[in-house]
Amino acid sequence: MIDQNLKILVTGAGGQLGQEIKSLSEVYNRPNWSFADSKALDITDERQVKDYIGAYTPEVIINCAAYTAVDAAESDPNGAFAVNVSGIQNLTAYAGKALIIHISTDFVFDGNSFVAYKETDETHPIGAYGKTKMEGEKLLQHITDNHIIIRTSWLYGSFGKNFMKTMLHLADSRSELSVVADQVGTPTYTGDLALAIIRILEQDQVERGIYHFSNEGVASWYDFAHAIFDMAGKNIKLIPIKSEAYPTPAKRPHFSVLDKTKIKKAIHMEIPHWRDSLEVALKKHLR
Ligand SMILES: NC(=O)C1=CN([C@@H]2O[C@H](COP(=O)(O)OP(=O)(O)OC[C@H]3O[C@@H](n4cnc5c(N)ncnc54)[C@H](OP(=O)(O)O)[C@@H]3O)[C@@H](O)[C@H]2O)C=CC1
Ligand SMILES: Cc1cn([C@H]2C[C@H](O)[C@@H](COP(=O)(O)OP(=O)(O)O[C@H]3O[C@@H](C)C(=O)[C@@H](O)[C@H]3O)O2)c(=O)[nH]c1=O
Repeated sequence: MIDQNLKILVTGAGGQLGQEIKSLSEVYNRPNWSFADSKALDITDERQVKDYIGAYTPEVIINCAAYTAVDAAESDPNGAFAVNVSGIQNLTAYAGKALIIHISTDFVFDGNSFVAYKETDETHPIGAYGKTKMEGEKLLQHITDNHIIIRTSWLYGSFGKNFMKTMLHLADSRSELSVVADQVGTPTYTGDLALAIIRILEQDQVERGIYHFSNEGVASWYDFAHAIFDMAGKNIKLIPIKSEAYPTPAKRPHFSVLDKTKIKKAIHMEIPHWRDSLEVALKKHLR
């Protein structure tokens, strides 16, 4: 059980993870949460951060606010820096003794590994988004010990924009689709990540530091798309391609599977395989 009196602020509450946490908090009947979308709280605006945190005085801040447009970040690195780095500076400046649970990404790695990345592995992002996310992590680690950084990957669910929803949308207008098969990682259902965050809050004292969380298993984007179409009953010709055949402004890591051993031990959670979670997510989304 989470202490009912614990005051929890969720930033970026209008995004896919923020909305998922909100919907889960309603199921769990948690009254003492404050959900701030970017209109209610712009984390790049120091004054707003000071006033909001000053008025609410949270004991936990779950930072779901981020600049997540991977391609746009290449031509707008300052925009990405403002949210993903300066935003953290602002939050930590007024957080006081609050625990900061910050969400980060598999894109802090370069993808040259052949084995699942551990929390202690060296970061070396290959794009502007990943670079700002890495800088945000480092800043947070430098400023306060009272943090939990959760690196996750390939988030999807019913809320906001994501690959699953893009594929379902494209299936309505296209008879065939090419999807990259040489970028390998693990899709993560926002419902599972939100639950893991609730588990962290329920434990008395989860050790501070970095944790990796994704669903279990390994997939390419092609595999993921294939499973989406299979499970959703969409009849579309899917063609596996190399990354070079789908040029994008940002380079993506070829391998970004995360090792989840540490978080599974810390919160005693069995993590579902990505295929099982995709089935759950699609059932919920398409009902
Ligand atoms: N999406 C993914 O595949 C993955 C995401 N992550 C990380 O998980 C976290 C959550 O991501 P996700 O929910 O998918 O992202 P979304 O893009 O769905 O949500 C991010 C939210 O942050 C808000 N935001 C942007 N700028 C600001 C700002 N200046 N102040 C306050 N809020 C702001 C956005 O609001 P608005 O739309 O109004 O600008 C949006 O609602 C992020 O840290 C992301 O880096 C990690 C791995 C994979
Ligand atoms: C739409 C589409 C994408 N793709 C490719 C492009 C890309 O390599 C891959 C995924 O595309 P997307 O642009 O949806 O996803 P992308 O923005 O790369 O997703 C990333 O977002 C950030 C925020 C993260 O932190 C990462 O973990 C990861 O989830 O699929 C195709 O091959 N065919 C298609 O039709």
